[in-house]
Amino acid sequence: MNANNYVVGVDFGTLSGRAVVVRVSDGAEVGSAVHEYAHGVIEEHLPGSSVRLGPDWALQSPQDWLDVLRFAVPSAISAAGVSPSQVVGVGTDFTACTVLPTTADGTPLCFETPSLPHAWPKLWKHHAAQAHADRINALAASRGEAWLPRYGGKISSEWEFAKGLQVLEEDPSVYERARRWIEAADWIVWQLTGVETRNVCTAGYKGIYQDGGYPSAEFLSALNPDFADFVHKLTVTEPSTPGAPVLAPLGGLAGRLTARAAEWTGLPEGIAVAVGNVDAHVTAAAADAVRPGQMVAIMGTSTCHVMPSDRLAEVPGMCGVVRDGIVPGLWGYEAGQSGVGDIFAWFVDNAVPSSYAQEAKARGLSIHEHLTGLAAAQAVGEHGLLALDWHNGNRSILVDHHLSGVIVGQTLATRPEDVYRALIEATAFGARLIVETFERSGVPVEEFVVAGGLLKNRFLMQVYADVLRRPLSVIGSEQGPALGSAVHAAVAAGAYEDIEQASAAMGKRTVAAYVPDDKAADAYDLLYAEYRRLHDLFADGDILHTLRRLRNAATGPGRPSIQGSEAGA
Ligand SMILES: Nc1ncnc2c1ncn2[C@@H]1O[C@H](COP(=O)(O)OP(=O)(O)O)[C@@H](O)[C@H]1O
Ligand SMILES: O=C(CO)[C@@H](O)[C@@H](O)COP(=O)(O)O
Repeated sequence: MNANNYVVGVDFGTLSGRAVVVRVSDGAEVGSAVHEYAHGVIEEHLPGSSVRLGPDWALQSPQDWLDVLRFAVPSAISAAGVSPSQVVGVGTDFTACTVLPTTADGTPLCFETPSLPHAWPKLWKHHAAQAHADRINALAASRGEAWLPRYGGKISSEWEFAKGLQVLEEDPSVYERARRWIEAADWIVWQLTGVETRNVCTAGYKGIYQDGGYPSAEFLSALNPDFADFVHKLTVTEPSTPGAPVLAPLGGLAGRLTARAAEWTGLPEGIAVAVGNVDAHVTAAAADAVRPGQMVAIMGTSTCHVMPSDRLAEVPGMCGVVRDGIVPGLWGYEAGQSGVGDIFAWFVDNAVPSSYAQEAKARGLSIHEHLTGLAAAQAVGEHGLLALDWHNGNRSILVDHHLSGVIVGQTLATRPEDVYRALIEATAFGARLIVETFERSGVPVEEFVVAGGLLKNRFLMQVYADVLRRPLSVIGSEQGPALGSAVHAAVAAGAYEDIEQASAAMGKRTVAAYVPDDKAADAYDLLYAEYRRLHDLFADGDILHTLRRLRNAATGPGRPSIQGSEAGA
């Protein structure tokens, strides 16, 4: 193994893109850079336009993604102090399902018609297609579609089919012009190589690709006759077998860096480009956790739980089980919580008095660090609160993105740090319910490995160890997805035989970095029992869906407006 060879991993997260330069021989990260998306998450109105977006919309700009290639990659190479000629491959990963309509040559439709909301990429957290997902689930259940149990009995509004059906029914002109409906994970590889691919991971977890195919045209037509051709927008086919979808395997060589992409990135034209991947699933390789029973929780804006397994089982409320979905040769399970870091961000941005921010600044702490310090000083249960971590819907195990958050137990004495701690605990309880659901379904969770931006919160990590009553292993990188993409790049470049070998050489984790404290764990068991009762009380959505309907009616076109003196009456 040439110790002077490097690979570059590029992780496209929700708020920014991160590039890491990694030594092929041992996975040492020698340089990195971050590029914040200029448009961030587009939720209110289209960029440079007064066109307002509806509730639960979340879009992103393809130009922001291209800017990551143009700025973060060269900066990472510069920070690494290595010559670009030493770089033998590049790998990428993306949030998913982040999906966009394009022309046949991959041009995003929003570049052509920027004033049409449906022409823009729909970010993974776009939850405005829940009604479409409900229809897909109801029809699939009534017809006994074989693929439905592979997704725990429900497909998500976050995924390709619900979002595609929403475009068809809300803007048929965009649907008609879209020759491709493509995950950003595959679109960015297309930009780097000029080769259009569909990776097995997003196809399986987000595109309902199971047992060699997509849902039938007959099923799609029953949803909407004009939806029958949708699969053609998803599919890359071999010329020899027209119509048969061809998926690209993880760790495979998608193509080679084009001259245009070489100019963007400063990397050598012709180097290997790995098949695209999802930010969560690629992280398993970075943690050297690609064996059956190793659950990796990528904890950031959201949390994704990914786990290889040698057994196929129906696990209620999972995000999916896909053959070869994490590593070739094994089943790959995914579960998730669609709001974790985002919930903490919402709270500090909207519900904390400025005095806390001033105190944090005076102490040289972030507001998260300051609130965490105050919260950590409490005994378990001292705040008297309990929360449901559904502020961005529930991904597992209820798969309902029209659920919303719940906090009970507040009194006139409740302080911001009390609520902040209750929110942290609620996300831990949600994770425990996911782990218990796997184990009850016969899929053992042998090791719980943590990655992602929330690693920096040591108190939060200890809460998870106590609530889960199991040790937490911790990935040895602050850029897990980017390192994972670099591992895949090394395989694509031919430096390793397969992902397992590359992961063993380049991935890293500390086993049992956190161990449960029995006294705290006992106290959390009592709170968790109440969490399960609160969970089951609100799970059917009866109250929370009603609140959403009332909210949407109040903010809709015919909303009553109270002006002037009446407003304060
Ligand atoms: N000290 C902290 N404790 C808890 N949450 C934090 C802390 N610092 C940042 N966050 C949250 O972490 C999330 C960002 O996670 P990160 O993994 O960096 O991004 P991404 O999810 O885009 O990959 C944000 O939602 C932010 O609110
Ligand atoms: O859903 C998945 C993966 O399946 C994630 O890409 C999505 O939740 C976004 O993750 P982040 O929290 O932005 O890292």
